[in-house]
Amino acid sequence: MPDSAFDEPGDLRVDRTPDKSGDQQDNHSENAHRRSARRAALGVLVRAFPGWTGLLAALAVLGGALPSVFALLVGRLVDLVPGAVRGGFSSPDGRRIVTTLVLVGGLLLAQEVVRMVRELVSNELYRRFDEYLLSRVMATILGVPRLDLFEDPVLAAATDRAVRIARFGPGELVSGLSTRWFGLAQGLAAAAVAAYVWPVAAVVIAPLWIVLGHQLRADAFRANPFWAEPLRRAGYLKRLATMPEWAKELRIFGLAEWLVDRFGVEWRQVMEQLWRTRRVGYRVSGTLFGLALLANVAVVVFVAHSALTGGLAVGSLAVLVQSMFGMAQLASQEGDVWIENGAIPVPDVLAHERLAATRVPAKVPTRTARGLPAREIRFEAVHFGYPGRERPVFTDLDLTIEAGRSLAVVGLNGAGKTTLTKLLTGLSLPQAGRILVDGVDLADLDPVSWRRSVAAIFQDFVHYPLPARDNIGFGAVETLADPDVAAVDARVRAAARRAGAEQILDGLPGGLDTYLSRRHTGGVDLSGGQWQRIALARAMTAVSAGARVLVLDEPTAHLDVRAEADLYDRFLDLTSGLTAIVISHRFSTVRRADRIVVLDGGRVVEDGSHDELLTADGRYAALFRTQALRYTDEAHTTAAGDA
Ligand SMILES: Nc1ncnc2c1ncn2[C@@H]1O[C@H](COP(=O)(O)OP(=O)(O)OP(=O)(O)O)[C@@H](O)[C@H]1O
Repeated sequence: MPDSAFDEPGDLRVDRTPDKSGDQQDNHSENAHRRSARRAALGVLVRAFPGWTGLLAALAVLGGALPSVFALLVGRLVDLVPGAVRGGFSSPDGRRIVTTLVLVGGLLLAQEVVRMVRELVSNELYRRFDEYLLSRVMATILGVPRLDLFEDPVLAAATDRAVRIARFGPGELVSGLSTRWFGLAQGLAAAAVAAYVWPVAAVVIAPLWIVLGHQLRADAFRANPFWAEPLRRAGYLKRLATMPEWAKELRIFGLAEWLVDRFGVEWRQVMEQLWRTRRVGYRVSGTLFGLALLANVAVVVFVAHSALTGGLAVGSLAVLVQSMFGMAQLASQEGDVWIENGAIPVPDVLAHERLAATRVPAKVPTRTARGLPAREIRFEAVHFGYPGRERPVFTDLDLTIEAGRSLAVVGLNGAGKTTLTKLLTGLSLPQAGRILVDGVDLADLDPVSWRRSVAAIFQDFVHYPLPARDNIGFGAVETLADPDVAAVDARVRAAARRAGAEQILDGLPGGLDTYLSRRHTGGVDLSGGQWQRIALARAMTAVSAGARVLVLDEPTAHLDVRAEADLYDRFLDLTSGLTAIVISHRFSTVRRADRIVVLDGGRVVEDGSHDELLTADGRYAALFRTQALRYTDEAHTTAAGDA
């Protein structure tokens, strides 16, 4: 089990309990929240796995009851010993002792068997529940066809909270319940046995342990350092020191010592805060514990006196003393942390599902996009803004993209170029206006079929830490399932050739099976430019599989001058017969396009070919000249340096 308190900083509990000053009202609502989370989690568990949960509960109850049966048998043995000593094993008491010893042996065996089976069932249910709930979260996220769950701030926060369930694994709930049910059954069975021998003992002691258990649980949650701000900071520092992303900069700037010192400071604050809070609750718990101890001592003295004066059989004394140990289980905290870890995120998962359901269209359009666009894609008075952002990106965007030709989109940072591609690919929906594909509203086309018609490589394309074959084949994932492996590889290589990535593949030690990540044995890391070609090859796979629209968002951003020139040379080949939309800040890429539009202020402000726009001497021409001048300057400087 992970060290729950310190394993993952910035835990979900932080969001819910922003200011925990030990205030009573806060504690009440926090406890109520935890109770309802536990109920919700148990509800989900029982509904999903009624049989397994029932079996686990039965085994816990059985396992918890057996020690009390053992106590009764020991009591019986104690009572029989004097008679057996007097009359020998052949006497009635002697025979009873033998029978009882056989029962004790059988019981010990049964106890071990029940323990092992309970562990097996608990482990199995742990894994099943883990898989069940994590799959549910994944299905919810992947079930929303657009990007709402990541772009709408309210939904994004709910998504963040829901995915945190993966940190501890919801299966911990099962381990916790198994332990807790076992302890509870053990305590209650012991109380029942104590009540059978001397009811007063059970009535006095059992409630005290129950109240103490309740109090200790409340203390533990009050003193839970999850909410402590210093813990979040310490956790961040820990990640900073240990994750590869930051390794370079930390070393370059010599931040190691600072990091260790800072971590120590934050950690000490966490511990101080923890103990300050703990001291408050532990006074009450300490008093209750003292009372419980006193009650136990009083009962022992009383029953011992009764046994010595003949008022109570010695065997009953033995049973009672054992059951007093058993009753202490009623205050046990074992399993609580696991229950919390597993249960607390469950309401977040359920809330996320409810929110996500509002973003799943009730009726998915079924009209196929196959063969589209043959004529054009037309943006008609499109209005689009991101949720939570005051200013819309597009207010009244009109743009017609001719099918089978290439269009470059130019504009300053934040002009809306990437947003345009998200609208075009159907990942975002316009809030007003329409996008028509050969006259058909994009909203009326089957989204899956439309996405098959579009091959897009975004600026932040994915570096899959998977074999090269997958990285390229994902452009048409269904083709990877082809049993003819040679044909799959031939397709992958053809796509790579088209994207200029063939040499990269040739250099891979394990061919197409090579993992593109050093974290795998035999894997390799690629440079930014090499990754970009692999991503381009992925798009080419989609094109070979029938995509008719190619969207390239900054395809040359990571390429060196030679690679950029190479792409420039093959641009016509790459885009031939396709409706290509290219976004780039590099004019060497842009000028190759049949047509160029300049975006500004949410609209198209210039539109034409490279030459036309230069002649028009507007914004495009100014941007082009600025860049050209820089290159010329660089060329001069280099030439001068060479000389
Ligand atoms: N997920 C998002 N949530 C909120 N606002 C966003 C989001 N993505 C982009 N924006 C905002 O929308 C505007 C347009 O962004 P977009 O990424 O489309 O611009 P861009 O022209 O592609 O910029 P760049 O040249 O820097 O890539 C910007 O103001 C940006 O801050």
